[in-house]
Amino acid sequence: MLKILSGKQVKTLDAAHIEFNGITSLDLMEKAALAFVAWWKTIPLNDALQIHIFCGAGNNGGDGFAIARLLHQSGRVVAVFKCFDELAKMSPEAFSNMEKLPSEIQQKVWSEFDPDSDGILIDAFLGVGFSGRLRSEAVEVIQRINSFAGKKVSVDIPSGLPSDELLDGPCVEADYTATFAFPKLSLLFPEHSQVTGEMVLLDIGIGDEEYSRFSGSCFFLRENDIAGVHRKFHRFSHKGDFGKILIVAGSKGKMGAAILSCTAALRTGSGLVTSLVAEEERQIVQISVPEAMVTFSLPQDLSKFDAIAIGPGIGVGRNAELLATIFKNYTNPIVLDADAITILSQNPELLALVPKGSILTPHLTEFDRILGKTENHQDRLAKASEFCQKWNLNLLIKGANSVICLADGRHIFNSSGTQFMATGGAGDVLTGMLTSFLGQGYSEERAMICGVFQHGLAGEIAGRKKRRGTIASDIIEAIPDTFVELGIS
Ligand SMILES: NC(=O)C1=CN([C@@H]2O[C@H](COP(=O)(O)OP(=O)(O)OC[C@H]3O[C@@H](n4cnc5c(N)ncnc54)[C@H](OP(=O)(O)O)[C@@H]3O)[C@@H](O)[C@H]2O)[C@H](O)CC1
Ligand SMILES: [K+]
Repeated sequence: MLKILSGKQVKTLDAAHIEFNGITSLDLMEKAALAFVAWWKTIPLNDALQIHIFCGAGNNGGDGFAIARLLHQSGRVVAVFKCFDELAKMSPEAFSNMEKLPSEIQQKVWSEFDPDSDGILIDAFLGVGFSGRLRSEAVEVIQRINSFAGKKVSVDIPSGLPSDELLDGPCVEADYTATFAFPKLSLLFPEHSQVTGEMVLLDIGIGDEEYSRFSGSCFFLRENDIAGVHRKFHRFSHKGDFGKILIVAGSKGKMGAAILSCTAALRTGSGLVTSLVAEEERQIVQISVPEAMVTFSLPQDLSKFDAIAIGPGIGVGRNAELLATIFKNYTNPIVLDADAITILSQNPELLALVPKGSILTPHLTEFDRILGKTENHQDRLAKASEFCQKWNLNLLIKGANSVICLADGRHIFNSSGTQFMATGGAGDVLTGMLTSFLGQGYSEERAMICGVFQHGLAGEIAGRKKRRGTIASDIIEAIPDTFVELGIS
């Protein structure tokens, strides 16, 4: 899995990569620029438009000069705007790439840029080398960039955004950020979504193993991480191997939560799904999900279930007792979602009873409810680590780039998903998927990795056709396609 390094570690990573592969830093910059231009050709930006490239004096600017040359070579109309006044301040790579600019590319200074121009702007002013408070001229450059009405694409990181910290000052407000090698941590903070726009990760040939010598507890989960995590089943596998699970979900008026969780678990591969619901609500489940069994009271022997989930749509009323009973009579990890999380926050004495290794799946509001109000994502992740270690539990913080927080302090950021998944019931689907994988014998970590990634991928598949019309049932329908896309039997 790809490790997320700090901005300061980038130089050491580059140096090691360059030495190991016998290439120069200029070669690596060329790879970055080539990757950027290859991606550029895939995005829906009008080819005929003028491209304005703002270049700083460091290697981010160097990327910009190289990109200018390559875009010019592929027939685009390019102008470069230099954001520095002394050549002496330039990095050798930036200088070298500036020297390589063909004479047809106009070279101007940033103050000559007319923000009312047509076209597209590429921001290669400041990258991960930015630190401290922006100097006053840099603030003016950023203001000029932001006053441009057209689309803005940031190279590596929006200029002014610190790579690992919260934004505390002006910053380029990008429509796209194309980041190299690994996503900079700050690109994954929800509070920065307004400045990062759509984030894409561009491969510049640094292998995952080259990150191993660096310390770090943050990881980025991608498609190629999934297949190796799955269990293999064979032709003699029977439904018992695929797990018997119990889902405690739904209440009067919220039975959809039970139906969505149970159907998602079945579509994820569960052998036998039992739904615990109030007797008067049973028909709705039996008619909507005939493959699921229904029980009206908590079975005496819970150990016959390979996994249990509790929470979606159960209501907070008297369910604290139910939670306590399950915790006392079941030793395997449980998936706790939605109302179960609220109940825990109202009855904190129950936390000590939750089976070790259980998975709590709060969205941001539920997170604050159970762990206390958080100011920002940095604060949230720190609190999450403390909580997971203290109680020996796992948290899956839901949102764009959902984060898996493990008791050993690791944070795994998910890369799959789309804004079209912001729809009622999507969380119930995730609960069903996580419980299904636990029931199929996956460790909590593996269940969360496969569950969160495939949930996001199912949302992407559904969203390709249905866009903002995507509903939770569409995500469920797409779960089997995720196995097909990932080549998993
Ligand atoms: N592996 C990779 O990811 C690769 C990344 N590349 C690109 O390189 C940059 C990092 O380049 P670096 O030269 O280290 O730094 P930057 O260009 O990001 O920034 C240096 C310039 O920023 C100025 N600066 C710094 N702090 C401030 C501030 N507070 N106010 C104003 N200006 C500031 C600094 O000016 P100085 O006068 O202080 O020197 C520099 O001009 C990375 O982001 C990628 O884009 C490689 O191309 C390939 C591999
Ligand atoms: K930039």
